[in-house]
Amino acid sequence: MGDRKFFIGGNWKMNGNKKAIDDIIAFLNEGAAVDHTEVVVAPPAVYLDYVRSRLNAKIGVSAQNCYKVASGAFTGDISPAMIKDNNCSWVILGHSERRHVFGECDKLIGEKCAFALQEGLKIIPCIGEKLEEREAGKTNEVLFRQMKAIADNVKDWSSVVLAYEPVWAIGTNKTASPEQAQEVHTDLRKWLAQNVNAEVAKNLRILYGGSVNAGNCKELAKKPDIDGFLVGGASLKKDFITIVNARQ
Ligand SMILES: O=C(CO)COP(=O)(O)O
Repeated sequence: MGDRKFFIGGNWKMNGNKKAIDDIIAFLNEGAAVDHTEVVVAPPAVYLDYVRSRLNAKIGVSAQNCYKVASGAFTGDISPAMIKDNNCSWVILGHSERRHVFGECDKLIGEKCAFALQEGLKIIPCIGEKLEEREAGKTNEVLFRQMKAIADNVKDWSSVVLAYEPVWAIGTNKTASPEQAQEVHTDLRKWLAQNVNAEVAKNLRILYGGSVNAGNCKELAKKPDIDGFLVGGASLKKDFITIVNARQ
């Protein structure tokens, strides 16, 4: 807890159209432009400008992904400079769906982190174990491997918010219990203390993601090492405002 400002990210994934987004913007502008919590939403790339130009300036806007170079023959991708050109300052990197649907590896995600930071974006790198890895007792081994690939590419940790999203909890209605999430977050801070430094271990915000909703957010938010959430499905609904207010 301490000085780490609570942070709520809304990852819209590949959802929405202008009409649906208008409704989301209306409830965000009314209820999410708060001082007690940092709020950032991540629309699909084609809507970054649409959302940024309509949303209250207190609410941040993030891309869901970007590539590791400035420009060129990379059909279908976007660069950090393009995100900034749309007045957005955040990017999610290494989301579980990028890793497991699109086959992104630790090395690529690390390179993306380095380049996005170099270009002046703030990043939300994501890590998480699969169910079979947890059941095989490999949770920390997997998470620490993913963490190292990210940490080796970060110089300025003040531009980083880490998201722990167990793959088995994403879009499944199976949330990690507050105790399970707290345990992982504590282990991640220990890893950061040993492999980066004590300052980063203390100050880095670590979000939990995976089936967070209006009903379970308050219990999760009570845990001292959970500094907020990365919310998928529930970020498209008015319930998101309850999540924004999970810890005041
Ligand atoms: O992947 C997530 C956020 O990035 C979590 O998604 P859900 O909240 O839909 O489980």
